[in-house]
Amino acid sequence: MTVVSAPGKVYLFGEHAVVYGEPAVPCAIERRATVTVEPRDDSHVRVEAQDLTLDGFAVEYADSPDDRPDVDVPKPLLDAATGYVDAAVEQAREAADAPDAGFDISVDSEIPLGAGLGSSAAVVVAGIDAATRALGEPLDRRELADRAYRAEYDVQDGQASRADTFCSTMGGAVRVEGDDCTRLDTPELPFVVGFDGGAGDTGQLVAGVRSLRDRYEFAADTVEAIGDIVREGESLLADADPDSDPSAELIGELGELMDINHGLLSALGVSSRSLDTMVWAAREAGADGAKLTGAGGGGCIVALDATDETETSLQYTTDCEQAFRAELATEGVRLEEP
Ligand SMILES: Nc1ncnc2c1ncn2[C@@H]1O[C@H](COP(=O)(O)OP(=O)(O)O)[C@@H](O)[C@H]1O
Ligand SMILES: C[C@@](O)(CCOP(=O)(O)O)CC(=O)O
Ligand SMILES: [Mg+2]
Repeated sequence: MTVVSAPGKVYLFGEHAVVYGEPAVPCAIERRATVTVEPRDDSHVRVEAQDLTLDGFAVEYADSPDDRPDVDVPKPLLDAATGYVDAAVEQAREAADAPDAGFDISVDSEIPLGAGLGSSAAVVVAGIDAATRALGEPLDRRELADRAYRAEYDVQDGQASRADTFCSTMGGAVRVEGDDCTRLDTPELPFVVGFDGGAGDTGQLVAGVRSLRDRYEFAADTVEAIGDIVREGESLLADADPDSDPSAELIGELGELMDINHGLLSALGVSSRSLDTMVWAAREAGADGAKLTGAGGGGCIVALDATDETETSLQYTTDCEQAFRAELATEGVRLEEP
């Protein structure tokens, strides 16, 4: 039995624009997806995903035709739900040169699904790592990140960046621009997350931004302006001492950039009423800045606040189901067992 975990993430800046080659800075957070893999004697794959519900039931499925999940949902919905684990299995088989390898897989995650905290990337990274280790062919981290990216790219119909998967693999704060991925040395930032209990479909939201960008030059300019925010933000981070608490001035300046970043994401149509409500609740509570994180449409916001005010205020905000402080996960993918 091989058990591997990988962290979720928040975007300090740059989601969506990173799909078109602008830079982004995602930061891994201490909420993990854990994948357990046991190789089988036959070539079947059985998946038990207790956090993934369809038609009100936790998903348990196998790939043999007479053993599909016994849930009454349309096939596209089922494919969307099981796609990331299936893609991880395909990448592991290819990497280990074992096209007929079968597995029993179980997924256990602390990361809400489809909420912008990178649950898909964490599941794919941990899944590929666990499956290749179980086959005796462990991958180095660069190859793991690359294969996890290819899995997301396939499931999201060719619309994915390397940001989530690289961040989940390496941990910490990272910078991604096209194929160029690096780890950043940053001070610990006081992230607070608000979750509305909902979800957005990453593939659909990315397709919506792509369509706006294709049709309107000003939407393409908006994507570029998000890139400018990231460049501005990373120069602030580069000047900060990674080993000390960040100064109030730095948090204030990063927060201002986060506020502008949220406005531009909103202009591109990926915010929602509840995300906006949580963003404003955070700002009114004294957060230095707040923005949606990830694909949007519903799910999570991230705010910067060194005090408890934002977390407390979000807990009393009707549109917010859960609020918590998110520590930076300095460790990325991690072997838990054996
Ligand atoms: N615990 C889990 N078990 C099985 N699949 C999961 C789990 N968490 C995430 N996934 C997969 O990831 C998808 C959500 O990914 P996505 O829409 O990119 O949102 P995000 O990455 O922001 O959470 C789910 O539909 C499912 O396919
Ligand atoms: C919108 C995007 O930039 C981030 C998506 O993040 P998430 O899957 O919503 O956590 C897409 C991508 O980078 O692949
Ligand atoms: Mg995702």
